[in-house]
Amino acid sequence: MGFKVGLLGLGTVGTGIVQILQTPQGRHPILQRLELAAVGVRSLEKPRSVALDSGLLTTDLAAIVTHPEIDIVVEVIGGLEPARSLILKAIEHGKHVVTANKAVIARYGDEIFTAANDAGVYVMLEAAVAGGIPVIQPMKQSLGGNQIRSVTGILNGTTNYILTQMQESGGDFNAILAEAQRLGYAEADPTADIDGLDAGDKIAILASLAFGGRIKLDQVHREGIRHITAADITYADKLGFVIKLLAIAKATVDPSAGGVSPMEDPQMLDVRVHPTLVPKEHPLASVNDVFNAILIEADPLGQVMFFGPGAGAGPTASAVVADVINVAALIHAHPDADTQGYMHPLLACSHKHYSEIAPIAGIKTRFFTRLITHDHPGVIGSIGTAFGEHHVSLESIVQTDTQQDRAEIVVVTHHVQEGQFRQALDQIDRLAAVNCIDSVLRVL
Ligand SMILES: NC(=O)C1=CN([C@@H]2O[C@H](COP(=O)(O)OP(=O)(O)OC[C@H]3O[C@@H](n4cnc5c(N)ncnc54)[C@H](OP(=O)(O)O)[C@@H]3O)[C@@H](O)[C@H]2O)C=CC1
Ligand SMILES: N[C@@H](CC=O)C(=O)O
Ligand code: NA
Repeated sequence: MGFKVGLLGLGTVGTGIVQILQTPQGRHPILQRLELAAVGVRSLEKPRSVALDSGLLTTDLAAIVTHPEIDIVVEVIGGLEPARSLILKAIEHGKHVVTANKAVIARYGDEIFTAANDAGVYVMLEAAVAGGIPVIQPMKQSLGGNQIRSVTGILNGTTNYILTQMQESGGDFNAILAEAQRLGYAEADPTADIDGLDAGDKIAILASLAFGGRIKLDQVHREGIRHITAADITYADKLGFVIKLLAIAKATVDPSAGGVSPMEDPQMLDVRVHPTLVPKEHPLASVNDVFNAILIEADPLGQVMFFGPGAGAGPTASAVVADVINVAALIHAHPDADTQGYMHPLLACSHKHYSEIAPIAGIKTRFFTRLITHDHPGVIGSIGTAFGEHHVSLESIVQTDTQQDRAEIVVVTHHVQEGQFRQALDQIDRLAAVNCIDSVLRVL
């Protein structure tokens, strides 16, 4: 039995996929039974780095997703439209879909998975989160016996590269971003990466898998790295931290406050993306450059970390092709599944409700803040009092630098409620002795 694949997109990832399909030797034997039936692109004139049989390339992508002989549609064109419409049309025509498109899944997952379940087809997305790192399938298949406590990831290679370079060379954000663009790591419009949107899409997908409810993306707090300065990196370093853009998803639990346990109330989640001070001895602290990593805490497993290349032609294609192999194996094992309504329970998406996301003001975390003040007696005391009035417990408060009448004060808190911390900062900002709050960062 052979399987016909329709490929939408022949850019970075699409080219990597074709390269694997054209060299099946030494890979899984099912690959030899895959036939690339059509490749959809925007321009037929563009030079390609892979040789394709004549007639395979087309600009008519609708014809691919409705082609009666195609079994599996691979979507690697990216963006929201026409990707969303093409995926839905493929599903409507009974095709299984493999996609690397986190933006479309994070926004339209509900619509897409509902349509797929109704049509009895699979939508697979291993490449959409952390590129080549296997994390979606392990979460679907290997961690099912666990209660997931938290998922903490470095999910964006571009920002991890920039932060690593800032750490290693002491350079400023804008200069290193320009270098990342020159090297081809950052896109010409790096907004989605730099502002935490790409990592937000990815953690929404992981949170959905970990906690079993769909996620409303607009409820996910997303903060990027534009405001990180060389001074922040230096202070973090002195205090024993590195700064990483972390994507975090966890069940909110506060048994001490009489809250129900996460498993009794699995829908209330804490899902967010922001730059974070990570202790140097933490496993995520040494994940550098364009690499990604995901640390999962689960009961009874404990901690497990997935590490590797989160982007790039080969790694991303590796994840896409693995999904294609999984789907082909399922079609092979259950050739009449579509007529019998059979869906593999570990590969189909079963949840339908939305999880509730805690507002950022309600989350509990540690904070680092750096204040510029007048060098007057009693300044540290009045800052400490303001924090105390808002129940913000301090781990340390130190004056780190003094020049003439100017003092720099660095504060690290214990775990505190974000809303109370912000109220304390507002009060501190109004103190006559405080010139400005130079930096506020969360601490892992
Ligand atoms: N690059 C990476 O490392 C990773 C990418 N991804 C995801 O994979 C997907 C693809 O990314 P990537 O390969 O980098 O993207 P590219 O921009 O390199 O390639 C996009 C491809 O899609 C085609 N295309 C785009 N829009 C249309 C359209 N409207 N009609 C027809 N063809 C179209 C382009 O055609 P043409 O060639 O003619 O211009 C091109 O071949 C995205 O969703 C991305 O987020 C995920 C993980 C990592
Ligand atoms: N732009 C992303 C790659 C694709 O997911 C990144 O920088 O990690
Ligand atoms: Na992956």
